[in-house]
Amino acid sequence: MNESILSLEDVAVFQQENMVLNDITLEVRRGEFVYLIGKTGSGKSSFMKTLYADLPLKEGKGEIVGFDLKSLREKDIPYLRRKLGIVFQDFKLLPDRNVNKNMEFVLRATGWKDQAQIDNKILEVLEKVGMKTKGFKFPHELSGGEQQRVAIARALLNDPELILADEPTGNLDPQTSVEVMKVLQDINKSGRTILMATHDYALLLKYPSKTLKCDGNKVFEVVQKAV
Ligand SMILES: Nc1ncnc2c1ncn2[C@@H]1O[C@H](COP(=O)(O)OP(=O)(O)OP(=O)(O)O)[C@@H](O)[C@H]1O
Repeated sequence: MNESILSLEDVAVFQQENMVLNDITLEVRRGEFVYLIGKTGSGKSSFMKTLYADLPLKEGKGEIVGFDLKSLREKDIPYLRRKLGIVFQDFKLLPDRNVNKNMEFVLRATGWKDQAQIDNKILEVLEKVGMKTKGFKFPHELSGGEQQRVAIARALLNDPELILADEPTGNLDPQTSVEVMKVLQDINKSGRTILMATHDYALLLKYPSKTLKCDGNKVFEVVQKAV
């Protein structure tokens, strides 16, 4: 349980030549659920993007799910992304195909070939998020909460070691946010590590967990006060 999944040492995060965050030293261990909070523009998305190599690591040392972010080459990025499940605020489902085909697209793109195995895997992940009966629906036929469940299911397809969720409840109403959060909590309880950027303080209070804060170009752990 003590194994490091993410470790950063003196990392700086840049958007082009502008430094957004610096001096980041932190560790996330297998099985943890970690929040990343901070005001709009404080750098949460830029931080996440650095972790999934959408932004290059220019300064400091970073290791994530066994990959060294500093020496990572362009051709290694798909292999890193396979070990990460990434969930976005705006779901990013393909609008021109149904849920099952959205899933199949990801599996085939990551090397799956056997149709029976593909079908089983899709059922398995949809079941985890309570969407097993909705595979034939197109994204536009689903509510926001359902679309986000599907996006979470998609993130689980390749059994990721770490799930990076960037404002996963940002487009959802409070009740739907709680439902999606319950799904993430269940996934975490089944042993998966989750790092979730959010500015939804109600969720933090309802589901307290280790919390990192982006503020003043720094990222530091904050202790939640009991309420
Ligand atoms: N593509 C970009 N090019 C240049 N600067 C950017 C880019 N994206 C973000 N920034 C800048 O980087 C800083 C951090 O933005 P970022 O999106 O990481 O913040 P955030 O905490 O995720 O905000 P939000 O909660 O609004 O998503 C901001 O000053 C922003 O203007």
